[in-house]
Amino acid sequence: MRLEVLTPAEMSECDRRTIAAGPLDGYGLMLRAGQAVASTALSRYPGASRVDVLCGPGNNGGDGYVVAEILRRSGIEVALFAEGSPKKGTDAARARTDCRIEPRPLAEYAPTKGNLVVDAIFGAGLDRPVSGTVMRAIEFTAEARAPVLAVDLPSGVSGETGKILGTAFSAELTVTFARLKPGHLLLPGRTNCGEVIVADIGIPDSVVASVGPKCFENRPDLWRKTLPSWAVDVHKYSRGHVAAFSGGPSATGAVRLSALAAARAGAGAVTLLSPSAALLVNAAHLTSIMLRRCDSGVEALDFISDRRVRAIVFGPGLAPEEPTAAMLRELLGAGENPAVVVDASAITALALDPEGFFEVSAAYEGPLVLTPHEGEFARLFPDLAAQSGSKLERARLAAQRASAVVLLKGPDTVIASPDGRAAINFNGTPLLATAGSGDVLSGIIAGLLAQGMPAFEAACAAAWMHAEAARSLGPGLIADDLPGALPGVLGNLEAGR
Ligand SMILES: NC(=O)C1=CN([C@@H]2O[C@H](COP(=O)(O)OP(=O)(O)OC[C@H]3O[C@@H](n4cnc5c(N)ncnc54)[C@H](O)[C@@H]3O)[C@@H](O)[C@H]2O)[C@@H](O)CC1
Ligand SMILES: [K+]
Repeated sequence: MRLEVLTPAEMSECDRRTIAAGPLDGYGLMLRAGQAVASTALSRYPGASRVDVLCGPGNNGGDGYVVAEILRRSGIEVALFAEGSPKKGTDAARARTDCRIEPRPLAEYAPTKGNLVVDAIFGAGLDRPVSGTVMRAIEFTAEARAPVLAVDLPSGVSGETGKILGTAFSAELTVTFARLKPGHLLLPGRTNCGEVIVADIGIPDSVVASVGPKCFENRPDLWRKTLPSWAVDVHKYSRGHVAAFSGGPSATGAVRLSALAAARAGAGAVTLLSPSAALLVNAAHLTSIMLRRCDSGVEALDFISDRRVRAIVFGPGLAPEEPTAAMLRELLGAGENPAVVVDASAITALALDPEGFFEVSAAYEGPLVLTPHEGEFARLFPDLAAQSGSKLERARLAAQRASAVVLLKGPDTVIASPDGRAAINFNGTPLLATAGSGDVLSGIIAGLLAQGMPAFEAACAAAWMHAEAARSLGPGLIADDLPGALPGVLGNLEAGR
């Protein structure tokens, strides 16, 4: 499976290198792109006898002229509307010349009920908010509820960021070329794209690889090879021991969800480290999860080194205050180097002195994963949260600054590694918008880390499994149900190896 996600700049570099290597020239690529869109229109809208094709001034418009001509030859009634003319000598100008339909100005476009609309106004070259005639065309189309098939991207969606520049078509279907772009996966653009089809237009995999893309779709093929394998001679400690830090007596539920999820994700043993005051309440709720009194960093460190703890969950239910941040700095500075997942209130606590934490995390030699939602992210990285870049960009910058894998949660979760790799999750579901689901996610990550999975892959795999678990349960799920759904998800992954 081709998992690379290409920025518009990387995509145009792929086009350039493909053309340079031959035999396809730019017009050859454009013909293939137009053919892919036209055949999708014919196969997916077999009843469409009339099609409005809207063309912009660049190569996206060029694709549109190719589509219009193919549909005309297929016996379909095509009305062609153009915004501006392609520059002389360009591939788009050639496509326009080769199209036998005379275009009318876009200002004359009014959608007719029942017509399919092919949006070829702007694609990868969108570089400012849409306005004027294009904006009106988008609004008319939405009012008429005409089905839209977008070429490459719905006009108005930034391929780089997924942001809407001005306004954008809401497509039923988008046909893009070679690989997905961030705008197909990141919100809100993802919603405007509808179903996305990736068409092969003759760009070799070797060319894509030569451009060195570092962003990927988060699918099992990205991390399947690094999943823990359970050897015959496995015993509970070789499957890894997780320690999860409990909050006080009135804040213990969150970490129990993490602990259960870590166990379900395959950790051989999970111990809850509980302050004395919360020991009884935790004891009353635990069965397979072990319990240990722990009132200080020193006691925690003794336990971690004695029991060969490989991964820690630190955050759910803890107080968002300086002692929490201080304990984490103590754990990271002690030289034990277990994998650490920092979540929830611990992230808020670290925001009291971000620089102090970044100094410690830069020196830390173990795997480190931060799992903020947007609110926690804005507390720890206020300048990054305020900048205009994409969610992908923000997560990447944060990962570099924190010297940690950053999993930035949301319906379009992004996972970024300090080495520059990133993945965008696509299987998120609104079912996960329920209290405690984040605690389960941090537990799954820790469970995988304890079994030796590398941090970036463990975070990617956990985000994917978490969503699959929710999907397998369906509406009505609560976070408590998620750990119990993991065996089914793991079983399917195991079957796919
Ligand atoms: N050889 C290639 O590079 C190929 C490109 N392909 C197509 O080419 C597209 C990219 O082509 P281009 O780079 O020409 O870019 P576009 O065709 O997306 O748009 C560029 C043009 O739109 C103008 N523009 C951008 N935003 C605007 C706004 N808000 N309001 C008004 N004008 C605006 C720009 O000034 C420029 O003239 C892809 O999306 C894809 O559809 C395909 O044909 C495959 C091959
Ligand atoms: K388009």
